[in-house]
Amino acid sequence: MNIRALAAKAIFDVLERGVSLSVALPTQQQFLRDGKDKALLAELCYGVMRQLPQLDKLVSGFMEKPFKGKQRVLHQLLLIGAYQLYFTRVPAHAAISETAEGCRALRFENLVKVVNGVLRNIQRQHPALDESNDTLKYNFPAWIIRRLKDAYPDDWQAIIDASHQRPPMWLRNNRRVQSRDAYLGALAEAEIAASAGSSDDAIKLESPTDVSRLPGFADGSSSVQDGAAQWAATLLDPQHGELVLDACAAPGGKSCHLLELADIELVAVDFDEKRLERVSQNLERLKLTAKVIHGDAGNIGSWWQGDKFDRILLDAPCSATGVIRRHPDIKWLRQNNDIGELAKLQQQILDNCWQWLKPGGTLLYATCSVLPDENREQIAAFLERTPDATLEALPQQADPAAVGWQILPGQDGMDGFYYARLKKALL
Ligand SMILES: C[S@@+](CC[C@H](N)C(=O)[O-])C[C@H]1O[C@@H](n2cnc3c(N)ncnc32)[C@H](O)[C@@H]1O
Repeated sequence: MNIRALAAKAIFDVLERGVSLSVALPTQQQFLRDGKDKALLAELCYGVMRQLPQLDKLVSGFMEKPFKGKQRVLHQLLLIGAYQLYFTRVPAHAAISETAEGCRALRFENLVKVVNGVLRNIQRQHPALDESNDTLKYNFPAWIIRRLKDAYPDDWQAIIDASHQRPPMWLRNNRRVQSRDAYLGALAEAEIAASAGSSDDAIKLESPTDVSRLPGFADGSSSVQDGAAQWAATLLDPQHGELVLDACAAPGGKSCHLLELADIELVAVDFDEKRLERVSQNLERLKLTAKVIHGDAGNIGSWWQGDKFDRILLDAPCSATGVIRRHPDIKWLRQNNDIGELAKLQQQILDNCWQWLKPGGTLLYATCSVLPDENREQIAAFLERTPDATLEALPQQADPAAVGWQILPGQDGMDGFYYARLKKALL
């Protein structure tokens, strides 16, 4: 199996078919056995997604006419070739010959010479990468740059910079199995360098590692979850015996954390049946139980006839602009128009969840977005139209008067996230 050809197919699926990289990459990785080969495949795909505008411009400048139709995958192959020449330590001759071989593996034998020739020319001339506009300079779509500039006049460049960094790997200690200190000790014994994060169960690894190396992972001693995402369960603060709804639960990271924190009755709902399977798998590995339901959180009455909930976690569908460092394909899959649509969907789900919250209950609204439309403006509008809702300031907020807690990507090593804790009046 030619790794460059597999990478070209994965990138083709993302850019031409709108498939997310978290689906397209494993689809191609399954053809590889060796861990190192899998890692190289991932590096090539992630790298191209990070640097796409500049690589696109570079490659297009060396083509007489662009590849079209079925041959389009060769354009993606050239992006991979150019990425290796500019951003990796792969020796140039190996990068070129392996990529040209990829052309053969993709069954375009008649175009091997073209691919080879374009890459040789790029290597020979090695022009500086174009930075003549913001999209090229920052390798970000213009519409996200515009929105970031509006929302963060002082920080937008730092947010973009953080979104290009390779994120650390975070673990959530399962406090039902051992204390965090005990798990840090077990990690040290396994020679895995790690340190405690700011929330109670969080552990940050010095460098990412395969989960098979983590002590007791298969038996549920820990889970992989970003430090920012781990604040969700802590901030919702479930209490023993309560009825709790996780309204957008899949793949279940936060559901499991809620169940690790307290003996609650948890209803875990998601609209996506396929993703719900992951909730059940995660519950099983951690030996936890919840009612897992396939349903619409915007219409809870259609699948729930039980009591109202003591607490609700609404980890809403969002633009995911806070996690671009983990999912760089988001930059090319999302469109500007999606933001308004997402904000409407979030509003609908939030209003419906509120109806199902007991008086005196708590709802935690969360997104992995950095855009105000989905975060502080969404919550400010909700508070305007909902007289029985009050916003609780969170101790973690730098500005106690801010509407919610916005974590920016890279802050304390965490993903970009947003939290707003809302309390329902007693009567
Ligand atoms: C941010 S993800 C949730 C991540 C999850 N809470 C976790 O920690 O693993 C958002 C989820 O919302 C789900 N979703 C979108 N629209 C929905 C709806 N109307 N009702 C229920 N779930 C929905 C998506 O399928 C997706 O799984």
